[in-house]
Amino acid sequence: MGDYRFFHQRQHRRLVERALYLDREDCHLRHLIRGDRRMADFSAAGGGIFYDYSRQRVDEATMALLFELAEAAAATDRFADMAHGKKVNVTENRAALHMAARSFSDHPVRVDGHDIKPDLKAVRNQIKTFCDAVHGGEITGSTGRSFRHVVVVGIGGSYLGTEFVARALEAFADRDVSLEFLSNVDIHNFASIWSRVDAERTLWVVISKSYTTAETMANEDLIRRTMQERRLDPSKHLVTVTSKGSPGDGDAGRGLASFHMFDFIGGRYSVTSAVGGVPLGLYLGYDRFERFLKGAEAMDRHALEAPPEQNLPLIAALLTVWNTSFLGYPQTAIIPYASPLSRLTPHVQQLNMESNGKSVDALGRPLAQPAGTVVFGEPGTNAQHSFFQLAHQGKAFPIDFIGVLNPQYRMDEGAFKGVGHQQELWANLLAQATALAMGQASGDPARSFSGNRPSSIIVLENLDPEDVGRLLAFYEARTIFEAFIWGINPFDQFGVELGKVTAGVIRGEMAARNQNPEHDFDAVDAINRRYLRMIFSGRLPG
Ligand SMILES: O=P(O)(O)OC[C@H]1O[C@](O)(CO)[C@@H](O)[C@@H]1O
Repeated sequence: MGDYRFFHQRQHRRLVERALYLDREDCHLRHLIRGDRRMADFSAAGGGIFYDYSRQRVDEATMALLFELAEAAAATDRFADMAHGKKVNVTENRAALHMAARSFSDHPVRVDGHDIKPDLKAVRNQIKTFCDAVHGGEITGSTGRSFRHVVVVGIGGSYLGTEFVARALEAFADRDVSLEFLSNVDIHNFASIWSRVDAERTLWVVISKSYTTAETMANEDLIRRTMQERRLDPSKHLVTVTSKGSPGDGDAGRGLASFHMFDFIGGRYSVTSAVGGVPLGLYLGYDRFERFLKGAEAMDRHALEAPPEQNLPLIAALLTVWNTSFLGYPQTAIIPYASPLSRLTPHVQQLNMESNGKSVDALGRPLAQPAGTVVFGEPGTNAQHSFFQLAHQGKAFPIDFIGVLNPQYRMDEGAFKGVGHQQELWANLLAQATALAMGQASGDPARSFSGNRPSSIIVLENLDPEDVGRLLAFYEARTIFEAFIWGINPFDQFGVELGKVTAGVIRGEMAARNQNPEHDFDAVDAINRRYLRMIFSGRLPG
């Protein structure tokens, strides 16, 4: 195992000095971005994406130091180790092979001596056969009617990535199948979906790597009971996507089929496995799912092969580390100027925050400061009319703007104020990045803008299945590079366990009260006891 020290001392010290230097007035972005070469020198293209970081608070010397930091952390070596099946998830002794799920090469990838590529290919073939049979009407519900609604039942990594891709590619959904997401245990979530679907024509895709997640299990149970009440056989309306040997594995009476996910693919990295494959194949058609995989594969190749100075996810990761750990911005926003990308931010929120929200390095040693950044965002221009006041005049935060050159829909947009809708959208994107960087002085303090607020622009040529795959893989690789530079393990998530255990104690108290009306919640503290009394009485105190 390599040396996972947080920040290699020499680079760390020099980057701290550089951050102080860049705080000077003559290093304000309005000065840094002057000059014709700024964009050419601070941008790169690769894997089908253009990445412009000319409005980040960096100069050449800073970038050189950041590349040295990446080298000292052996970030690209670790990335290659990961791709080759090394057990980079050191706390769980697992490989992290989401990239193998979308690799179409015959190159073997071995885990404990076993080539996993044929296993992944077999699952892809199983998904294709199943989707074709559903679309062709050979597989139907219990009354013989074809499926028209697919509902994903899953939470966290078993849902968010698929939702992002499905919403991004809604324009391609021509299989006469609707796609819904039942993630929360909140009864409103189930009831509203139930009111929209025709139960007889609904296929529930229950996705859970562990098949023990409380929310998903509660929803699965409710689906079975509600379907039975409608005299529909749940096993003819349900498939599972789960680990081999989990409680949900096997089609023995549980459902129409089981598709395997593997322990070398973590939930938040699993969209390109059966987790995304089954619902997206049903919703968009399997061929489009495969096009999406090929886009992701192209970005993987770029992340693996491009030299550091041209490597988009590595550069983006270095900028995250710079902004977070040296310039001190605790948040970052993702603002796509394309509403089909509206669910990208929630996906990246889990991908990045569940991966990199850590306080110890990969060997368990405390970090000098916690890693990770708070990710949030909304599509533009909506975001401008929501929280951009704070972006311009309140606490500054770095932003990823995302622009698309050719929208999914071509319509006669007319020319309001001389421009079409897509041009208007771009005018706003460029204006925001410019105004945030430049700022504007005014005699009136309430009307003055300090500027010097960093942003990047990610440009996609189109918004087709390949582009969505590229974008997904870009954010995955970026997240992993960030972790390798910080020296942390991005593949475990022990931080979510304490809340689950505590919920178990409170759930136990509720169940005891349901059994015995005299039970008075003795196992919990005084604050939670008051809440439990309130919940059971349905009344506010006092
Ligand atoms: O697929 P499962 O086992 O239901 O887990 C769902 C999600 O819950 C988490 O463990 C965190 O709560 C995620 O990492 C995971 O994606």
